[in-house]
Amino acid sequence: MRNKIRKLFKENKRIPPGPPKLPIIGNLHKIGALPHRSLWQLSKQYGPVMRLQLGGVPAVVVSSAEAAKEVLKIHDLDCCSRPPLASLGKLSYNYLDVSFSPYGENWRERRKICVLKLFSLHKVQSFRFVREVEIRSLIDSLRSSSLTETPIDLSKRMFALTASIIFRIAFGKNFKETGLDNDKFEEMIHRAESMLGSFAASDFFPYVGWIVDKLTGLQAKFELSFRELDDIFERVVDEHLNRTPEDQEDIVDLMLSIERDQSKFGEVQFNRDCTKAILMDIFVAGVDTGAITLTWAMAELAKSPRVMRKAQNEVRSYVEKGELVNESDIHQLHYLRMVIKETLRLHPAAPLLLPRETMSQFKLFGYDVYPKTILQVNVWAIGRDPDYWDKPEEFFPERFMNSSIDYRGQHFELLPFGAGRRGCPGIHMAMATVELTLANLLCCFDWKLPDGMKETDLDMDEASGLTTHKKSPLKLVPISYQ
Ligand code: HEM
Repeated sequence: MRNKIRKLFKENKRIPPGPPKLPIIGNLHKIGALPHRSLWQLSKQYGPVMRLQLGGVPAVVVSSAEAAKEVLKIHDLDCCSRPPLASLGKLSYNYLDVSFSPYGENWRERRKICVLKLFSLHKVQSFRFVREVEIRSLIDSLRSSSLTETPIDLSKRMFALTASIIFRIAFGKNFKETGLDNDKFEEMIHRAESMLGSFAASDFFPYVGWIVDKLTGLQAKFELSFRELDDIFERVVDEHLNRTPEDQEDIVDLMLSIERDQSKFGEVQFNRDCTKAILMDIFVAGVDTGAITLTWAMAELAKSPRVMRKAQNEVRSYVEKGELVNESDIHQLHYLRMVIKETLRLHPAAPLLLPRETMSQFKLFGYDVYPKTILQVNVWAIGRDPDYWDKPEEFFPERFMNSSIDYRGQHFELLPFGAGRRGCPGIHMAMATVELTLANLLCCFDWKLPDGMKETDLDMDEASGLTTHKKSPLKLVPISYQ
């Protein structure tokens, strides 16, 4: 390795700065339970473009808006592949999905299907009734709980809501109709997520790592997690094969019609495994991320009664007492949308986005980056960078007043959905649910902390994993406002 570095210097190459490495493991020991936080600390010492060595694999971590713009806009094509990690391969039916597939013709065609057919603005609007029905059912159930003034576990309720909405959009039926139990399904999704966030030796130690993964039982865990979700998809797809044309068209119907009508998708094959792989994307990428965002928003509001009151006053000024907010009201709710932006700034559900892999050599801030380097963009750190954000740790939605900064991938200081070719294609679907749910939670209830608890007692710790869950469940008491 030393010879290689000497050779690079001789050839006048500049590699990004980074911490000293240990033999074999490189810098793996520097990555703690909350990688976005440990990488943030390291970036303070080594800068916004930092090199790490993860076992046998080189990595670059980007931690400023300017550097993120370079990789996600200027060099987007150089860095828009995904690394072939063991967990990603397993969950994606060997890279037949969109999220984890390497860049190429197959990925491009499948992404086109998602953007144009499955998650387009038009499609999202066509599922408006699903969101309205599921949110109404949540509000009704919270109204019953409010009679006894007992604290409810909002983290769990938000997961159940986003899962029900995605179930009905994808499968045409909700949890209960599918015969699944909310808690069990939540465990399945969390197992799949922790699989994605887990350290597989085969990813970082070529040739020998797979032996370690077999011995530690990791391979078997991956298999189990994949099987339990695959069983659900298999069953639902089979049921859809016998549906009548009168049934409301859902995402599985759409994908089955794409399977049947291959000619519309050129040379690229779209088969049953592609359908199930995209379902995996929808469930792994689409359920928890929305629930996480809603839980953090409610936690921040519970901690900040001034902001809670202001957001409630706004929502209630547009809606008759006792009524629900509907989607056509949302565009008027400017403060509510600022609250959501502020939540996404401080608590992006995927703090390091999804890992990317470089495909060619390019210069980044004057440093040379080589092909097959893992690239992580620390959007969590960028959201707290004092160079862009005044008092960054403070939850202060007013910072977005008279500001054009938005989260759709054009402003690199706020990137909760990523940007560029690999940016989140589910953004319309996600925001439709988050906005309508939050508006109704604020419209229909006042929220109290459980007895004896003060705002300062609310802990805001994050659990470890690929996504930033709130570590302890958020428990609040709903008081009905009607
Ligand atoms: C608040 C909710 C959500 C957040 C914060 C979120 C965030 C993200 C992020 C950060 C990425 C990676 C972007 C990158 O690597 O640059 C991503 C990718 C993706 N998301 Fe979302 N997402 C959300 C909801 C959804 C929903 C509801 C769906 C679909 C139903 C979805 C589908 C996807 C897919 C398929 C990808 C992979 C794109 C690709 O690699 O080409 N997401 N999302």
